[in-house]
Order: sequence, then C-alpha cells, then structure tokens
Amino acid sequence: MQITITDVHKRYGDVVALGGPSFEIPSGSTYGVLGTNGAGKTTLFELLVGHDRPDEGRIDVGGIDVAEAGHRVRERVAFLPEHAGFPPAMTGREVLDVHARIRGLSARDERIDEALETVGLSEAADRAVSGYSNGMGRRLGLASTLLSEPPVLVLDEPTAGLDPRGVATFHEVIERIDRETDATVVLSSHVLEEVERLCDEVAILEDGRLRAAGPVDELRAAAGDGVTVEIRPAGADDGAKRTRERLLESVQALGEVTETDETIAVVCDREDALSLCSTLDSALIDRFEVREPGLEAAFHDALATAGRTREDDGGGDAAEPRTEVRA
Ligand SMILES: Nc1ncnc2c1ncn2[C@@H]1O[C@H](COP(=O)(O)OP(=O)(O)OP(=O)(O)O)[C@@H](O)[C@H]1O
Repeated sequence: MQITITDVHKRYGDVVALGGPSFEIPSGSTYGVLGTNGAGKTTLFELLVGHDRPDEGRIDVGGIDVAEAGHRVRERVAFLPEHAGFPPAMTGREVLDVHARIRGLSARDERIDEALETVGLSEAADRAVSGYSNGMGRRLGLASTLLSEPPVLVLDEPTAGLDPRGVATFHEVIERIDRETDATVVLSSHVLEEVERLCDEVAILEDGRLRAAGPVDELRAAAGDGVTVEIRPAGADDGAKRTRERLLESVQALGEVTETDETIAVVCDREDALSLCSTLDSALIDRFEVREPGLEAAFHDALATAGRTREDDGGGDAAEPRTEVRA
C-alpha cells in the first residue's frame, strides 16, 4: 500500500517538529526513516498512524487521507511505538487476545499462535509480562502489530535497546515480511548498518526537514566514495579530554565529524584517511578503523550539504533536499 507524505507541518508550541517534508513510500517496500535526535521521526509516525493530525499538509495511505480516515486507519496501519507498555499481570497470550478483540479479529487463537511463533515467544506465551525482558516485551509488541496482517507496519526504533539476539530476531521477522508478504514496512533507526540491510529506500530528516530521499543504492552513489574513519581515543583519565581535543583538531578539516562518548568519526576522502593513518600519533589512539562508503556517508553528506546551503543562505531557513533521487 503506497504512502504519500505531502508538505506536512507540525508544531508543538514554538518547536517546529515537522517543517514540510514531502516524499513517497512505495507499496510493498521496507522503508527507513533516518535522522538525528529530534529530527521529527516519531512525530511523523504519530501522524502516519492517525494518533495526531498535521497542522498543514496531508498523509495518504493507500489513497485515503489519514487525518480524515478515523478508525479505518487501524485496518490499514499497525504501529509499534518506541515505548510500548503492557499490563504486567497479564500473560503475553492474554495481551494479544485483548488486542485481537479490540480490532474485532476472527480466528483469534490461530492468529495469536502464529504471531507468537513468528516472534519466537511461543514458549513464554503463558508467563506474566512482568517477567519478560525488554527484548521479549519488544517482540510482544511486534506480535501485536502482526495479528491483523496489516498492509502497513510502522515500527518506531524497533531494535533500540535489544541485545544482539533480539536484534537478529527482529531482522529475521522483518526480512520474512518483506519476502513473503506485500506489506509496506516503515521503520526508524539510528543504526545505519541495520537500515542498509533491511531497507530498499530511505528518507533522511533533520530538524523536521527532508534532507534526502530515495533508494539506498542511489543515495550511496550520490555521496561519492568517501570513507568513514572511526577513531577510539586512548586514555580514560585526565589526559583523555586533551587527547580527544587533539584528535578533533586533526580530523575537523577533513569532513563531517560525529562524536559519541567513545568514538570520533569523520567521513573523508580515501587519500585523507591514508595520510591521517600515517600521521596521527598512535599514542593517542586505542582503535583506528576505516569503513567503506555506505549509507553512513550518504547520511552525513545529506546533513552536511544542508548545513552548507544554510550557511550560503546566510543562516536562514533549512535547505531544500539536495539528494532527492526519487521524484
Ligand atoms: N508532545 C510534544 N510536545 C512538545 N514537543 C514535542 C512533542 N513531541 C515532540 N516534540 C519535539 O518535536 C521535535 C521532534 O521530536 P521527535 O520525537 O519527533 O523526534 P525524533 O526524530 O523521533 O527523535 P529521537 O531520534 O530522539 O527519538 C523535538 O524537538 C521534540 O522535542
């Protein structure tokens, strides 16, 4: 079922959560929505599943306007929110039974058994949810979305906080849905390797604006052949701050830099990566890794391009998307 997002605006007080992104999600695709923290991904999903209405613009799912569709949206779209909670005293099976009844589904027992089996919760089905791990809770949430075999599944950061086994289970289920059904799956994630593995196409949001959208392969190609250098600075004591500062000084001129508590990453030319490798003081580094061009490069390229355009425009409004591959 195709989804069309057209010039959608949403404000919360002074905060512009969505500033007019427009893009299409092809029917039957697995589609990734990427973005920095606060980019507007969850807001977009809340509008897409009909929990809230846009201030302006429109979202169509299979040709119907979500804001006007009322309960008909629930027949088309199932949603796994980022933080799904369940009554702790109920068993997993009871939770699914309630969800199946609310949706007026027939053949409930069969559907519930199948959904539990799909997410690997059959054995734990009759245990109270209070005894479930975080990963089991996420899988129960996924089972709930699968109950009605909806044409559209919207999954908000489905693998956040899961251990590697839980992540692998989610990947397998999403890949099976992609292979065996016509469902359109829309998911958000901060893990670009995951998106690259699962998704056919992506949209990249920043500050509520669309920075790029299109097939993963085309975005990768458009980003050129820059590599990602990831450095883990050495030391954990007082010298660590100075070490990090020195490393940042060395990489800042090379390209877009992103930092986490543990790492510094820069997307740059291969030649710059080589000379960095040979000139950096090895005493400053615990680990130095070079990754081949991927979605990560496309992501940073989209954000950096938007940033440069903003500067050229004198710091005004956010830029129009540059890497708009799909019309
Ligand atoms: N109910 C709300 N009230 C006020 N501000 C909100 C509300 N929901 C979202 N926002 C703001 O809107 C912006 C977009 O938030 P949103 O949760 O959609 O981003 P996100 O891309 O999902 O972020 P993250 O990756 O951190 O989950 C943020 O600045 C956020 O603080």
